[in-house]
Amino acid sequence: MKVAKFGGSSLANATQIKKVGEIIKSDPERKFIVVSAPGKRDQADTKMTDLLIQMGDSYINGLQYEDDFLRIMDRFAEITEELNLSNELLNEFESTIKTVLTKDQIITDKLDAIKAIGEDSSAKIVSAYLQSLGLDAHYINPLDAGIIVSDEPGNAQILPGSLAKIYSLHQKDGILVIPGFFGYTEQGKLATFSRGGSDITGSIIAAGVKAELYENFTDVNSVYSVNPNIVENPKEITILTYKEMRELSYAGFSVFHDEALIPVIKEKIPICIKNTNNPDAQGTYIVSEREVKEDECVSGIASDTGFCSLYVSKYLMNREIGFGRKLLGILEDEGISFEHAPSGIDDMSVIIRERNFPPAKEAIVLNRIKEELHADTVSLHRGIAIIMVVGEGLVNTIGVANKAISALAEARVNIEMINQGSSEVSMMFGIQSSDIDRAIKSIYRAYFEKNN
Ligand SMILES: Nc1ncnc2c1ncn2[C@@H]1O[C@H](COP(=O)(O)OP(=O)(O)O)[C@@H](O)[C@H]1O
Ligand SMILES: N[C@@H](CC(=O)OP(=O)(O)O)C(=O)O
Repeated sequence: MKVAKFGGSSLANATQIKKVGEIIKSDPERKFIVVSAPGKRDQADTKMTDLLIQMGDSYINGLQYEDDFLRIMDRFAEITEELNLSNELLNEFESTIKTVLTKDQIITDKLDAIKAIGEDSSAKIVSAYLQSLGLDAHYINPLDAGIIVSDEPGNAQILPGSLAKIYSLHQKDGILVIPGFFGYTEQGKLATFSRGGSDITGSIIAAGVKAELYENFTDVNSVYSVNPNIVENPKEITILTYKEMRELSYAGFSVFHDEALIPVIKEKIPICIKNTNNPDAQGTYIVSEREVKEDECVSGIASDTGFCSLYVSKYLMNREIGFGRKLLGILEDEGISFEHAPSGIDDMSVIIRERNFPPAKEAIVLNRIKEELHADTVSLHRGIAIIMVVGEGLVNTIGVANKAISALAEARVNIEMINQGSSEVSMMFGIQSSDIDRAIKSIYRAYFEKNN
């Protein structure tokens, strides 16, 4: 039995939802269906989740929100009308939005409840549509499904005890359609995962019901070895390990949420990324182990912008017991999480996501490091991008780092930082964000196009 998750691109309009219906109908093993909110219909369009956030922000700030409300209702109406679904659904969505907007609750909880309306409505639409095709489909609320999460609005995490309750979904008959992206806290309050989090719901359900396969339907034939928006027609990847995918999605392969691997890893449930627009294409399998061919040391090259690098130097840092702990302790005190911390003999860089290091905290942190740690130099460099070269074969291949370094030199890109990941499946480079496309194209050529 399979869990099939359909992303926003697969639910963007009625035509897409009809394809989803065909896919579900074509395989009786597809019993657990997880859906996202309607995504973009074209490049210029706005995702339903973004519309909902926009409307919620306006309402909360006492601004005009009615236009967004109408846009949201129009999008739902367009879908339900084209699928010939009852008007009752639309009335239900309208009253849910009004109830959530006016409910007396703290702002972060209200925003989460607003965001979740996209997925919740989508699940009700898909379930009603499947019923209209004669299938025995049922909408299941995440609370009834047993998705119990931590109380972190917009960034919830599944609680370990949830999986046993989810297993009991097997007792329910028919096809179960579950909204992605949110769960409920132990106190019964709705909380969403981070953006793109319907992948996480799919993974939680797959782990909970011990599925034979977690199918993740999107709008590309496979995971490509590099972001297809940067390199045209990149090589398709047929198989990846969980470790490889985790590193690649962390570093920018937005096709699959990096936190969505954790639930399935323990149960060793394979994932298959497939295309709703071309379901016969083989897709990409993500598994616990795979055979590594001798000539294929690199599987993919991912990149992401929006990082900064905090550089600290102090003569004899290597001999000072507890220096690293104290430095990271200052960041902890200021509520700043860090991503990587490569270090030298007398210096250490801490790589932080810019969104986690607001400019207002910059002077405080830099002064504290100077004064409390008596550092010689402290500086912060914003606008950093990271490139992650990932592959299970990396650890046993001679000269693999050299290839990337030469490719960066060829593209005249300055390397700000190199970090050989402790996971042994990745190498990371820090460069200026403005150089990213040039750098990625050159590294891709070096590993995948040049005959060496
Ligand atoms: N390496 C990659 N391989 C495939 N797709 C990628 C990669 N990196 C980024 N993407 C992007 O991810 C998109 C699919 O993810 P997303 O938009 O979240 O889909 P969905 O709406 O199905 O959730 C693709 O259309 C593609 O632009
Ligand atoms: N709709 C949510 C959750 C999600 O997973 O969406 P998508 O499948 O379109 O990435 C978001 O936009 O964040």
